[in-house]
Amino acid sequence: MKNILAIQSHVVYGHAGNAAAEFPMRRMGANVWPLNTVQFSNHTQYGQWTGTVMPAEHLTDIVQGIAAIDRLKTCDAVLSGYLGSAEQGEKILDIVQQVKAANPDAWYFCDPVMGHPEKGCIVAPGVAEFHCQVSLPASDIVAPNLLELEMLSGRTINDLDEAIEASRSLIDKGPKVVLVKHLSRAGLRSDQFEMLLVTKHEALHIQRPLIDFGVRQPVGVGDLTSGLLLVNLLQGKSHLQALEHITAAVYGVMLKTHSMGEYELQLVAAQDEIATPSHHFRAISKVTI
Ligand SMILES: Nc1ncnc2c1ncn2[C@@H]1O[C@H](COP(=O)(O)OP(=O)(O)O)[C@@H](O)[C@H]1O
Ligand SMILES: Cc1ncc(COP(=O)(O)O)c(C=O)c1O
Ligand SMILES: [Mg+2]
Repeated sequence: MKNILAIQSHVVYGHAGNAAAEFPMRRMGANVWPLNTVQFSNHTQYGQWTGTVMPAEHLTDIVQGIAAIDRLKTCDAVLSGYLGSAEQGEKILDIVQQVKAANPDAWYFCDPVMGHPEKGCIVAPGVAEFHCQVSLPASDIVAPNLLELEMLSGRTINDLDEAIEASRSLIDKGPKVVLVKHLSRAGLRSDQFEMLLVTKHEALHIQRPLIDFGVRQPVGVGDLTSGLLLVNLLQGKSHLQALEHITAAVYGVMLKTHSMGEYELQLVAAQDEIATPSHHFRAISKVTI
């Protein structure tokens, strides 16, 4: 059984951050240690919320407690996502070092969640800079969306080739695997949801149909996708198998959410789709060097 220290947001109502990833990762058979960077009433794309950003020291304090009972050595991966402040980022990097000292085989999976003004995703000042300068070189796996890939690489990306090149420029700085979560305008087709999984020597492309949610697209999809990729890879799946599984699983969740007429992801209702998806999509190798 793999153990994942998952450091990201928690929302009490609905699904984003740990509230989007924790149950699906457990449903896949992983142990999750949720450590919340914020506790908000709901995700920020409602435009209003209540709650608290945890003091950065809170993260260190909790991990100290786990170290004190000598369990840190059993941690197989640190996953980080939505941060409440840039100061939290610095503490997470200390935690990653501490976990790797206790278990040299542990991975750091960074979902570099940045603000997205158009979508209404609000993230604290300094977080985007933190990811560009600090978390990227420290990560083993990074899972940006298109905007985040542009920020991390300092490039404008218009098509698949440019997305692969930008991903490789990240790989030159540290991570071994880059998952581009939604190619959107840089993809091949406007009616498809497309992802890329890039390593130094491979580039896998996959697509699934976009579902029409109108203007209110569900939030937490990226957090769900990242969590599922991490579990697949920890469980020893190949990059191709992992990419195909997460594509089908997330599609199943989106279809269920749409058919129930809901805005929040219907993770409990769609749990069997997460474990054993009923659709299948094939990943295609784009470049092999
Ligand atoms: N099959 C689908 N049909 C319609 N929208 C989708 C589908 N899958 C994902 N989405 C939407 O695509 C977006 C994915 O966002 P993206 O920017 O790639 O990552 P993140 O969720 O990390 O911000 C979300 O708004 C999500 O609701
Ligand atoms: C509190 C919180 N956590 C996480 C996210 C990230 O969600 P996504 O998976 O859509 O990137 C958001 C997006 O608005 C958010 O408000
Ligand atoms: Mg995201």
